[in-house]
Amino acid sequence: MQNNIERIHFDSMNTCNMCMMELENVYETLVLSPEEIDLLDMPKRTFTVHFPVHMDSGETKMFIGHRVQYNDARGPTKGGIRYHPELDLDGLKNLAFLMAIKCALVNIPFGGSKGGIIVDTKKISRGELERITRAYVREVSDIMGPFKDIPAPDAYTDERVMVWILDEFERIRGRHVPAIVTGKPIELGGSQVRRISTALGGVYVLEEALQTIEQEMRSPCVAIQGFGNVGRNAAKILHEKGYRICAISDSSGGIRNVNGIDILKLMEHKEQTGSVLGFPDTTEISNEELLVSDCDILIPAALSKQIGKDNAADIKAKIILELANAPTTLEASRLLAEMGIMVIPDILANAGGVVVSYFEWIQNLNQDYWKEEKVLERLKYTMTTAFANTHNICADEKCSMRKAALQFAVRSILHAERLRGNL
Ligand SMILES: NC(=O)C1=CN([C@@H]2O[C@H](COP(=O)(O)OP(=O)(O)OC[C@H]3O[C@@H](n4cnc5c(N)ncnc54)[C@H](O)[C@@H]3O)[C@@H](O)[C@H]2O)C=CC1
Ligand SMILES: O=C(O)CCC(=O)C(=O)O
Repeated sequence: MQNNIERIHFDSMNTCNMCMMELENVYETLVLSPEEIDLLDMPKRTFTVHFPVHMDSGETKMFIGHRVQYNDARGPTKGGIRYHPELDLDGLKNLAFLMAIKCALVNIPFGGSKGGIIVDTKKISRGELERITRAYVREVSDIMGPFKDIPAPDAYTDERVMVWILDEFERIRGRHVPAIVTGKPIELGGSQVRRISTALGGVYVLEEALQTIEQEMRSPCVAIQGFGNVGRNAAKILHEKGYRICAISDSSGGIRNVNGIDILKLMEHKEQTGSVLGFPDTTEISNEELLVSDCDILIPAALSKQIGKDNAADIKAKIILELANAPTTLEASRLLAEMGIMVIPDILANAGGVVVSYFEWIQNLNQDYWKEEKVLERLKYTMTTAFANTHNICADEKCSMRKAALQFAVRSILHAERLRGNL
């Protein structure tokens, strides 16, 4: 696709190639102009910061952090903070783009962003983690704010990290600003349900999807990759609803039992040993084996690019619920569609996290806190409405859910840009 602006310098610098490839799937249906394509192909802002932190050993180490603000036409940018040794700016641009798309799909008034630090949290102490987090906040605080850009948890960050972000930001501003970050503990302005909302939102759309398929599944067998915030809570909710969790994994590997794994006991085991491995009455499998194991529902809930062209053809699940962000490559997505596997895409499946983050932000701004029932009811309504909007487009256009969701969201973002006079 030929774009209409001078790109020679921008090209290698800022274009999001993964986003462009994904958007190409909907260009034809949406009949976009070159200006619209230009606007969508590139993040609005990217920041990279390089900062020193005193380590426990007495040495000073330099760290690199990023924040990408992809699009803010629909509202302040919103997106998680990820800590990972292989974090890269291109991947973050794609994740920030997915946030903008996700917020538009579930119709919450936010744009999309994502950020993080290149660090292996398994190799640093709690004190080092806190100093690294606070130093990052000092570097990016100017571009953050409750009406600018609002961070939240993502892989390898949690409530504790959100509290340090809150505290450091409030020290810099010299006043309380609870709406600066979401995913906080309830005692410090967090929302009811946020801890489990990504998983619960995914379960709501999964159950909507199950009602649309002809084949009835009795006690479906579920394989879940990842046993962190999202994977663990999805396993717990589904287990309590009577699904059989037949396989589950974390970064150390996976376990399998076709008769179902007792998730509450597994949570205790992981707490005590630090891993899912060695859980009684299960056989060990690798993460690769888990993805292609016999199951009805496969839930990637760990990292990106887990399902690619090399393993997609071997997948046996009938439904894939993408709770991780970007767990499937575009090539694999096409292959899975040809195989007739229903993929509930990340932008819909894991949107429950940012939906309850939005509720948390509203509660913080109003200083008025909601009961659990209200959060649950509004989460369910938001997720099932987004599912219905996506499913209606799928039915009309006979396309994948990913393509349908993307179309809906791109239309909404471009409409906001047009209303602002940017197009
Ligand atoms: N926390 C949230 O609210 C949201 C998270 N997500 C996405 O969900 C995914 C998981 O995030 P969290 O659960 O929050 O992170 P987490 O840090 O709590 O857990 C990550 C899990 O992935 C496992 N893992 C890491 N590498 C692995 C590998 N190679 N194979 C198998 N498992 C591996 C870890 O052992 C851990 O169990 C990420 O893709 C994240 O972007 C999406 C929306 C919201
Ligand atoms: O809760 C949020 O604001 C963002 C969560 C997130 O990073 C995601 O949905 O990928």
